Amino acid sequence: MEPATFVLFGATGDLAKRKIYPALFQLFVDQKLPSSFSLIGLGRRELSHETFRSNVEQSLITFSRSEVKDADVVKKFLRAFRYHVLDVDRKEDYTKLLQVIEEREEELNITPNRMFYLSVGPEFFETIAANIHESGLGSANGWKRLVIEKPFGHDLVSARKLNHKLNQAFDEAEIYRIDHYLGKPMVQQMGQLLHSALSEQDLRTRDIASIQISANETLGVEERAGYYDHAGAIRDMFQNHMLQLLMMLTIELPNRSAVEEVGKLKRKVMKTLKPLNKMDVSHHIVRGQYGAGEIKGGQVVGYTDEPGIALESQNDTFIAARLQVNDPFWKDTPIYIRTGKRLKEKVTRIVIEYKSRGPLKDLLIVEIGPNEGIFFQRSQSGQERSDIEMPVRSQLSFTKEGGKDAYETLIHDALIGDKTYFAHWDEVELSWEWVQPILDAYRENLTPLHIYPAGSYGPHEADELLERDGFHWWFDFKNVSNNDATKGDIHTYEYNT
Ligand SMILES: NC(=O)C1=CN([C@@H]2O[C@H](COP(=O)(O)OP(=O)(O)OC[C@H]3O[C@@H](n4cnc5c(N)ncnc54)[C@H](OP(=O)(O)O)[C@@H]3O)[C@@H](O)[C@H]2O)C=CC1
Ligand SMILES: O=C1O[C@H](COP(=O)(O)O)[C@@H](O)[C@H](O)[C@H]1O
Repeated sequence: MEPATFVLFGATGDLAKRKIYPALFQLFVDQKLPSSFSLIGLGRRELSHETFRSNVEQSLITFSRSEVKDADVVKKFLRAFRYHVLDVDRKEDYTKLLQVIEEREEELNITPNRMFYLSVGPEFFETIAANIHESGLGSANGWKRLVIEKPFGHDLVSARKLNHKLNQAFDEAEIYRIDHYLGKPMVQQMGQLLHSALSEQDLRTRDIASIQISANETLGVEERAGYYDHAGAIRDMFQNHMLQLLMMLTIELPNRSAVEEVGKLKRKVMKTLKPLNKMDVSHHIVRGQYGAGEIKGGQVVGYTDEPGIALESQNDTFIAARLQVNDPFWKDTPIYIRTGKRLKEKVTRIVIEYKSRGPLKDLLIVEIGPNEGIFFQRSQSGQERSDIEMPVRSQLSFTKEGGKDAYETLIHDALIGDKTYFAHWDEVELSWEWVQPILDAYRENLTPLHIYPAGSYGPHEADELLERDGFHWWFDFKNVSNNDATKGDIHTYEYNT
């Protein structure tokens, strides 16, 4: 792998501690970092290199998935780490940063390949990109890459503006927009797994009745009121992660593609997604906000009683949507998506329901997290289920990457210059275009806000959305306690002989 300098804006922040350092450490342990690698951490607070390294070590102890036992390994890893004080608005700090980077590159005798990772608030993205450009940090004789965290804009107009600004400093080919759902092992392997699980002929002849994509969370707003109360479920999860899941799923059936075609096919999906009109939004979208309730046996407050949230906040913490992809294969298959906070269980899951004449339904279930796997199940319609054995068709090894954190994969991909699992601007723009009428309808209060109790599966209007079409959400354990909800999860016939 080519040598590289990892320039981390926001090195003292939460994401760096919880995700970036543990991911880099795991890559180091797995020998997947460049042999000449240097990391310069940036932030406003004054820290010595030593204190910075010891903070990073602490974050490994707390968050790393590899046991941090071997002190020598950690020491070797931390040798690459330096800290530099930088305020994103102070141009002179970038000039000093350039000096620091050049000295390190010279010391290590490495090509000036520089990866700028923006783990800071989105309000800084434009300024940082412009300052990188103006200071000459981005004009060395090696590659440069910009890794950018979400959120990418607040709506269609702001996303376009941000992109335009970034393009003054970086080409599209140099911009890596992180969507951590694209780094999840099951999402990356989805096409391959479905390919192994079913032949195209099967898919066509068995006919898919509907698709459900759920990303249910038990967590509430936590300490992120300032961000979340302006984002809501629609910007925090739906516009990015949920639509990316939809794209990743539908490009593979039946048009399985070579990796380089992924972006092209994803754009095609977004272009064939039937647009919504803001006056129509309430027929296709259910907007919810959690009230007080019970999670894992404990009482929790409602959203507007959370610290930092205004009592009159109309922000959405739940969204359910009915979508339609207008291409010949999918046009008759409704696709339902829902995501929300303070729901009964933590699960990200796709359920593909086949058409059938009797009460028994064939389902193909893709568990994305926290469990991973792909399953067949024959179930009774309604909540009762009887599992039957299904034929095994081919060998699968879908636990290969099990447990791997998305950040490990994505940081590694960025270091080797593989953009397959990053969001391309066209996809981001098309997603905002599709979502914009919903944002407008919310703003103009054209869509009611339904309060649901914490610990439920969201407002009952989300059930009605499916019932209208003769479906129901699979695996909602309405009559069991929170604690039993995950126990009640089905695990039928694993597909990996
Ligand atoms: N935390 C998470 O789980 C997730 C975060 N994200 C995104 O990642 C990004 C970072 O989030 P997170 O780590 O939680 O944020 P934090 O608030 O924890 O950290 C922000 C970082 O930015 C630095 N910073 C703030 N202001 C300045 C400034 N003027 N100049 C230089 N550095 C500054 C802070 O350092 P200092 O105070 O030393 O200046 C700190 O290191 C955001 O875009 C967020 O949306 C995305 C997904 C999940
Ligand atoms: O990006 C985000 O994702 C998490 C959920 O991620 P998961 O990997 O645990 O499913 C969500 O909690 C957070 O609000 C959002 O910003």
